[in-house]
Amino acid sequence: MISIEGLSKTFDTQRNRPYLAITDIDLKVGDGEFVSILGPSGCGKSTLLYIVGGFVPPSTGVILVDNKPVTGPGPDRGPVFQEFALFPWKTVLGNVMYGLLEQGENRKAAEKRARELLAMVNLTRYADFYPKELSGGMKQRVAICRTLAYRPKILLMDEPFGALDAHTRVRLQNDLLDIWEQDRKTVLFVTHSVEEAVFLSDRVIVMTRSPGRIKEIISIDLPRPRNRAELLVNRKYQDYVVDIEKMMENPVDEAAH
Ligand SMILES: Nc1ncnc2c1ncn2[C@@H]1O[C@H](COP(=O)(O)OP(=O)(O)OP(=O)(O)O)[C@@H](O)[C@H]1O
Repeated sequence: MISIEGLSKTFDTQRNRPYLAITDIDLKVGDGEFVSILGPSGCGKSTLLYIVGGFVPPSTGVILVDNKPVTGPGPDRGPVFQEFALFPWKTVLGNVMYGLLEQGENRKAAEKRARELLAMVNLTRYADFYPKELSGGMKQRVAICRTLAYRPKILLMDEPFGALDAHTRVRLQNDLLDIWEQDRKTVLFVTHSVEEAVFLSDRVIVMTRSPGRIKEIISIDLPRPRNRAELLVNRKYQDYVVDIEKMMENPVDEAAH
């Protein structure tokens, strides 16, 4: 579904010194695979996601989605980025319907789809609320629904639960897995949480400090559907978390930073 070869990104900085943010990235992500990206702050996780999304051009390398080169954003890749805030002047329902109406879907069908999605994340009674009337967790659920609404094949999620309290975060992780189990979209998910990455993913990618490279790719061989309470006492899950945390403690290329 996603094929990345020889990818690097150099940013022009204000001081006119080019900055190599990521380099030597080769990665293939299969159809329906859930892949998380972990790494130290500034290693280029978001940059990688933005390039796959078509929002930032790569400096070198080729990115193919469904065998077609990425030349810009498209409805096949749905971003859930923190800075893609909800439209404050639209209701919850209006926000979720937005992408569908943009794509020419008729209003009745768009509303039906939007209401189904809101029901799935228990926000039915907030359909007529405005974003400012919602908690952070609710807003994030609306943002996910807004992206899911137009049925992208790929979800690009950049720390979608990063700003939430621990309880809400666990809830949304469960919601996301429930949604994912239904139609198994391909997901690229950036997070700082090792536990979150192991809980959600088929594979976890650990990146090095800048310039960001792929340091390790770990296949998470845990049964699905996953249940958090069961996993927490699962030895294999615990081992994955401990092993990956160790990898994160020893980022190579430290001197280069
Ligand atoms: N538009 C830009 N211009 C110049 N430098 C940039 C730009 N975007 C990102 N960078 C730099 O590229 C590096 C990677 O940034 P990026 O946001 O991808 O890292 P990250 O791993 O997602 O970080 P975090 O975990 O803190 O969110 C950083 O050093 C950042 O300063």
